[in-house]
Amino acid sequence: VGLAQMLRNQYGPESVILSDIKKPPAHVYTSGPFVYADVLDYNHLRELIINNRITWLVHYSALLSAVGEANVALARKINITGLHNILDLAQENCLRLFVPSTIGAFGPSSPRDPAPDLCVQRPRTIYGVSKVHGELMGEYLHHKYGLDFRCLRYPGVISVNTPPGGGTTDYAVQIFHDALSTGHHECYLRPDTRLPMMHISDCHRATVEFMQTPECQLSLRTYNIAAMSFTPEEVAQEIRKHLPHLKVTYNPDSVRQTIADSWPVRFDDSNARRDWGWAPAFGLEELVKDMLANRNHSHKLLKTIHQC
Ligand SMILES: NC(=O)C1=CN([C@@H]2O[C@H](COP(=O)(O)OP(=O)(O)OC[C@H]3O[C@@H](n4cnc5c(N)ncnc54)[C@H](O)[C@@H]3O)[C@@H](O)[C@H]2O)C=CC1
Ligand SMILES: CC(=O)[C@H](N)C(=O)O
Repeated sequence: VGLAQMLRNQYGPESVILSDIKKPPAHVYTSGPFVYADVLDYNHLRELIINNRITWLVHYSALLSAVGEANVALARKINITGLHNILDLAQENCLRLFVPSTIGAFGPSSPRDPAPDLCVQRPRTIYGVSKVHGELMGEYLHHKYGLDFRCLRYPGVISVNTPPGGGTTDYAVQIFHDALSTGHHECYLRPDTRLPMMHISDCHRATVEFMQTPECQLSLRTYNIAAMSFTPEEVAQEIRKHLPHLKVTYNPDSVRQTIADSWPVRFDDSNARRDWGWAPAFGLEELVKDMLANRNHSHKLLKTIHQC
């Protein structure tokens, strides 16, 4: 939604169509075109592309790491079969295609500190396997048929407005909501689990800047992007500078802890910085200030709406 907003500001509100299989909240529905689209329904996707003369496709639908492990068959369907539909349609209709990948595309045998763009990738989740598959398929179609495929490996993305979607990095969103509501967060990771993270506005800006980069500047089709890396204990300490009474207890969940322990602790994004000028705006301090200010604002707004 935030990315669509950014693109609509640049290209006009009618130029960007949002889609999902879930009913959108009112503010999304009224902010610009929205259509139902299931990535598993090839013919309907084709109809939408042709009827709307689509030129760019941004493909976000996926089951994330933790929820994917809980439902491997569905993750395979959405993350792999759905992706194949998108790749075929992009090729058929000469679309420019963006598909995000993730820190989850690496595994325990990858270098972890930092993980470079090109190295061993043997993830141990269906989510990671599907994302490596996407990176490779997109790059293959680019080299063989000239498909303008572009992919960024996102760190854990942190946003006030988007509820956690079943990932391993979800705690880093939930802790802000808990800090401002009950003042207590129970973390499913160990306090010293370090993972790469990014504020959502940096993530959106990176995506737009990367999509707009002339092809001749790109030495890769899949880039790591980084902003910060922190542990649960470090983000809690930073939040306590504003909310000293925050209490965090730790109750590691074996599935998510094992996943986190297999992921990079830091990303090397030097190629993105060199090729298309990537630079994050948010470090941990700025992220915490912004999350608390915006969470407080949206909380108050919600309370007012409920009172009305
Ligand atoms: N949130 C994060 O921290 C990170 C996200 N990413 C990538 O960004 C993308 C978006 O992630 P999130 O927004 O966090 O995930 P999310 O779980 O919040 O959203 C996924 C969306 O896919 C939709 N979807 C599910 N099945 C579908 C189907 N059959 N057809 C069409 N849509 C369907 C869901 O309704 C949902 O709106 C994913 O590809 C993910 O791998 C990558 C790294 C980090
Ligand atoms: C880092 C991701 O890709 C996602 N947030 C997850 O934890 O699965």
